[in-house]
Amino acid sequence: MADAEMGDDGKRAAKIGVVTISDRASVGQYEDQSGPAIIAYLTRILTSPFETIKRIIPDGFESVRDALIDLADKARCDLILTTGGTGPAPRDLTPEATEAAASRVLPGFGELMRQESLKQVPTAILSRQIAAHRGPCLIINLPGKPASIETCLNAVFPAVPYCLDLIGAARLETDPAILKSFRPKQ
Ligand SMILES: Nc1ncnc2c1ncn2[C@@H]1O[C@H](COP(=O)(O)OP(=O)(O)OP(=O)(O)O)[C@@H](O)[C@H]1O
Ligand SMILES: Nc1nc2c(c(=O)[nH]1)N[C@H]1C(S)=C(S)[C@@H](COP(=O)(O)O)O[C@H]1N2
Repeated sequence: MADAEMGDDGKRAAKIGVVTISDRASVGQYEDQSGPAIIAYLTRILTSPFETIKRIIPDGFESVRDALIDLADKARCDLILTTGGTGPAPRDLTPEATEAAASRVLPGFGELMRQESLKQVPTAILSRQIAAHRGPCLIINLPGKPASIETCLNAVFPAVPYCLDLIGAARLETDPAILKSFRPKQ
């Protein structure tokens, strides 16, 4: 393995794909705030080495499915976080595209993220966000609204490092003072 792929402690740096899915952000009609919010969140909570691979793409089934497959198989991402395209509007097809790219769906993630989001906005029920894995890559959908990023990631991230262990992805460590991750078997 090349040195550039290793952290200071010799462990493999995790590769994390951050995919903003928005017709308007992808053509510069508004500035993407959700992708940067995801990266700021990861920078805050992770103590293990990681690098991010960023994409901003339009809504749609094929555009999203192909980006996910590319990030999982070619870029070898351990984790992909998407934002946007999870609602019921005609072009919101992120969950379908995620399922098409997936080996298996992990239904608990979507259930918990909606539950936590509902404590903040009644329209959280409109998000069809899911999580799934494609081989050794975990994919998690987040809504498009920048404010939803922290709510959803706080809800599910405690289980993410152990999920990555189980699917054979890179090891993630979080700062326990900010977010405690849980590994049943130490
Ligand atoms: N990546 C983003 N960065 C900043 N704001 C966003 C982003 N995604 C969504 N929003 C905000 O949340 C609102 C609702 O999100 P939603 O995904 O429904 O937008 P949308 O109108 O479908 O976006 P688009 O037409 O660009 O695909 C948007 O109007 C925008 O204000
Ligand atoms: N935490 C949180 N979840 C949320 C929201 C929000 O503002 N905060 N917005 C909701 C709304 S209004 C919609 S339409 C759906 C889908 O948004 P998306 O199509 O941008 O993914 O997410 C929902 N989930």
